[in-house]
Amino acid sequence: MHHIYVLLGGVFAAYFLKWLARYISVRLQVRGLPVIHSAIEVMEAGHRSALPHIPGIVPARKYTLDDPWKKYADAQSDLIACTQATTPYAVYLTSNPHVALSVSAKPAQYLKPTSMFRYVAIDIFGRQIVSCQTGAEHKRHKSVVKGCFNETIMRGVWDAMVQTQAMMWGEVGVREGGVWKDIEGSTTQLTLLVIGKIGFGQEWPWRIAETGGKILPLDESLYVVTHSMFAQLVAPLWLLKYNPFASVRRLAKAQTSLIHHIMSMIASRGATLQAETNILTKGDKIKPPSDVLGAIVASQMDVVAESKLKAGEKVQAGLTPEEIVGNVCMAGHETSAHVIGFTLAYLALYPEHQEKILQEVDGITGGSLPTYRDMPALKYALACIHESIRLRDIVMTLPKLLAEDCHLPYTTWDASGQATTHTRLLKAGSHLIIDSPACQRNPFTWSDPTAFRPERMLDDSQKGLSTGFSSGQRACIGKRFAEVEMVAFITHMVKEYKFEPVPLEGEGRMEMEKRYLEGKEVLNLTPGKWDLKMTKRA
Ligand code: HEM
Repeated sequence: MHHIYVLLGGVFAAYFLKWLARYISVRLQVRGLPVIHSAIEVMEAGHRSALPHIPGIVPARKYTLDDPWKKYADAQSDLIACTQATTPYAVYLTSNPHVALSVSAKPAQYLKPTSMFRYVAIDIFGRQIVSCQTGAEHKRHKSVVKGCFNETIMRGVWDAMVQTQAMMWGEVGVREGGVWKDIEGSTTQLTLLVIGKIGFGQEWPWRIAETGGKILPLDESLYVVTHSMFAQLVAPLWLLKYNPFASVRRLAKAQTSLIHHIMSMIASRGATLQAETNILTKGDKIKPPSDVLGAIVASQMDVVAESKLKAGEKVQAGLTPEEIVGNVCMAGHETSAHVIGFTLAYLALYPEHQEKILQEVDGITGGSLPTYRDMPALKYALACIHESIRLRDIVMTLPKLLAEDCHLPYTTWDASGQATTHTRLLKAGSHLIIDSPACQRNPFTWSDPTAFRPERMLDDSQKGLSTGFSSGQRACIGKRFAEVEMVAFITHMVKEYKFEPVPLEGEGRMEMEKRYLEGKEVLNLTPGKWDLKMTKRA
């Protein structure tokens, strides 16, 4: 018995010494930079704003969402290091948009840290483009996924948004004006129904019915899964499935139903497209599918056919059915909903921009409602959206893993603002996090950084420094999808209504502004609860 204790003690001591050696090495690596020490991985978004502040152990106040630039202003440096006792590597945070651009342009040097919880967790539906590693795996996913961001889909996104928005005004009771409540809830429902139409070619009612049965319908399963995303990502399926609570077991049923529906849709769309291809006469092309699921299946068939032509029958190309499910399930709708929410907050607080959007729309359409054809000319509306993303960046952190040692440029400044540039050696295996919200408020890049000034986003050189959709090979592939969806929504809303914030009793302007603009961190930055007073335009 005594020997077992000695053995266990020896194993524990060896483990502890190994950890200590790594931790000391990390502390030595970050010497000379401003450093945030913490016990746990506080830089991982999603939970940090909910943590209590315990200096040196959980320095939660360093991650304030209200003023993402503050920690850099305090440190007088746009590069900060973090040591985390739970992770045996140094973590660096950059808030320099120029550095962010050059890092994103070197995907082989700055890989995706795919072992981070956030990427492992989202593979529950199947391996997919967001979580896969840069290089061959990412290329394989992208070759298929890019096929569903074509012009037919974009036109469909615009039309689906306009139709669903028209239905929404009736459902939320403001068709003729009034107070629109729960903006976050209704915009999330709106973008979910757009995914129903454009993602799967299905029309769903505003209120999705709750049914029983072994398999939930597609709309209900997608609704339940997206409304319980955090639980779906953190809890294993068996835990949800064999749970004493019926409401939790329903989450498991929704997950398995969703996968079941998408798998069978992939099989049937594949068979239909194959049958159409078989009867084509030489030189003809099949009509491109107008839903994302059809487009991804068609794209998969194209990629497989092309690689067979090049490399023969045996080559494995494109995605497996499980990977297609993974990619389809991660098609984000909440991101666009949250950006719409923050844009509405800014436009309500600064109504002069509503009038500018209206003038732009009328100047283009001569007074009628805009259509997808007008999208390239609706520059001011898009600028308002990009400026909202700059100020309320929803994705928040863009983590990279260093494949090799690298010299990273950074800037420090003195009390008078006099800046000096340096380079710093970062070791292979370290993490570099592009702190996107801080990049977007860096005063060396943006003049009057906290002001809502959409005009600056009309200048391509300024807009190009925004990190909200990331850049380079791993940039957001759904950027145009989201832009079309959001511009369609904002321009139609401004054309039909004037809207203003609704203050709480006794609330001053500053408090109200804070309430409308502050967000909470739930997977991505989510707007709070507030209402809008809607007045129908004559
Ligand atoms: C306003 C809304 C959106 C914003 C601000 C946004 C932002 C981003 C950002 C910052 C990334 C890089 C993430 C990283 O490096 O970890 C990203 C990646 C991605 N986004 Fe978006 N996104 C939005 C909407 C969408 C939509 C609507 C879709 C799909 C329909 C989409 C699909 C993707 C995909 C597939 C990737 C991974 C690309 C790759 O790794 O190659 N996004 N997005």
